[in-house]
Amino acid sequence: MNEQSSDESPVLSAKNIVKHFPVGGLKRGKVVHATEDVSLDLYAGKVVALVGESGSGKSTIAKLLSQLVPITSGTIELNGVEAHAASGRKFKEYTNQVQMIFQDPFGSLNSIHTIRYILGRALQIHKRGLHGAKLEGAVIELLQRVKLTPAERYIDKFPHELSGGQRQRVSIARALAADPKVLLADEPISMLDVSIRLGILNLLKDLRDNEGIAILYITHDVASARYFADETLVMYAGRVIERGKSEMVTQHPSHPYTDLLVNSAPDPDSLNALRGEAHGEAPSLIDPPSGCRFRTRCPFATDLCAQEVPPTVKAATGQEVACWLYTDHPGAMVNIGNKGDLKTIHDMELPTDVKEKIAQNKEVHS
Ligand SMILES: Nc1ncnc2c1ncn2[C@@H]1O[C@H](COP(=O)(O)OP(=O)(O)OP(=O)(O)O)[C@@H](O)[C@H]1O
Repeated sequence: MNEQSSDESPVLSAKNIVKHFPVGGLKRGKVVHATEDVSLDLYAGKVVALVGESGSGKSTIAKLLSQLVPITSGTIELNGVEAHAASGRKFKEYTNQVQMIFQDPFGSLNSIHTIRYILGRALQIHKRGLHGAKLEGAVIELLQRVKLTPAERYIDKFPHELSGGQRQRVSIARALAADPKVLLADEPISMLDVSIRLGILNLLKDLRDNEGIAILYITHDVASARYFADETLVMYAGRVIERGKSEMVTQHPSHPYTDLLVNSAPDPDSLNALRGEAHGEAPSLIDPPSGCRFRTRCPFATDLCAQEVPPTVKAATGQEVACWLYTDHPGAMVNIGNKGDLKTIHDMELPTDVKEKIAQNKEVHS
C-alpha cells in the first residue's frame, strides 16, 4: 500500500475504517456514509497527505484516528496494538502519542490565559509532577521547538496579542507538550495568511525530519501536498480513490477525479460552487451512488461503474487507483491498464464524445 520497506512498521495504522453518522429529522433511521473502508499507515518521519474537496470525509478520518469519535467498523492500531481508547486512562495514554492540530488557531486557544499558562497546563496534563523552574524551562523549550524565539518575548503574551501564524505555532507547541509520535494536522494552514503558510509547513517538516514525528496532513490544497507530503491519498465521497507518491499523484494523476482535482487547483472548492450543475454535483452521502461514487460526474462511467465498487489496482505510474479503467475488465469504457506502458488518462486515444465530455468537465471546473 505504500513505499515503506517491509521491516518498518507503521506507528499508526487504520484498517478498513468505516464511519456512518446517524441522521435525525425527516431522514431518521438513515446514516451519512462519511467514510467507507479507508486504510492508511503513518510512519515515523513521514508525512501522509489526505486531499479532497469539502465533505469528502477528511476531517472524519482525523477524528476517528484521534479517537474523538468512535469508528463504526474497522480497526485502528497504535504501535501494532489495537486501540480502544473510548475514555479514561486509555484515552489519555492514546492522546499522549497521537495529538491533533486544528485549522483555527484563533478558536483553539483560550484567550483569557497567557502562553505560559496554556503550555504549562498542557505539560502538566501529560507529565504529572512538573512545576516551578522545571515547568518554566519546559515551556521555554516548547516555544523554542516551534521557533518562537526568544521565548521570553512570547511567554507572557495572550493569544490575541499574537499573529495567526504565531498562534498556530503555540497550538503546535501545545500538541508537542505530550511528546507525541503522531500529529494529525487538519488543515493547519488554511486559515492563515498566504505569506505565513510556508513557515508553518516548514516547521512541521522540521518536526518530521528532526524529531521523526509521523504526520497526517489534511488539506484542500494539492500544491501543498506535493511540497510537504511523502505520500498523498485522494478521497472522494468517503472513499480513498487514489494513493501514491505525492509527486506522482499530483503531477500524473491516474484517477479521473484526481485529474479533475489537480486541474481545478489552486481552489478545489471551486468544485463546490458547481453543486447542482450537471458536471459538478457531489453525491449525497446519505444515499451514495452504487458502485463507484464518482461515476455520476465521471466522463468514463459505464454500467459496470454503477454495478460494482472498482477494485484498487496498481497503475503503471505506480499509484494505487480504484477505477475500472485500470483493470482489464471488458465492461470498462477503455482499459488504460496497468501493463507497464506508462499510460494515463492524458495520453489515451479517446473517442471524440469522451474527449468533449472531459473538455466540458474541465471548463466547468476551472
Ligand atoms: N457529526 C456528524 N453527523 C452527521 N454527519 C456528519 C458529522 N460529521 C461529519 N458529517 C458528514 O460526513 C461527511 C464528511 O464530512 P467531513 O467533515 O469529514 O469532510 P471533509 O472532507 O473534512 O470536509 P471539510 O474539508 O469541509 O472539512 C459530510 O457529509 C458531513 O456532513
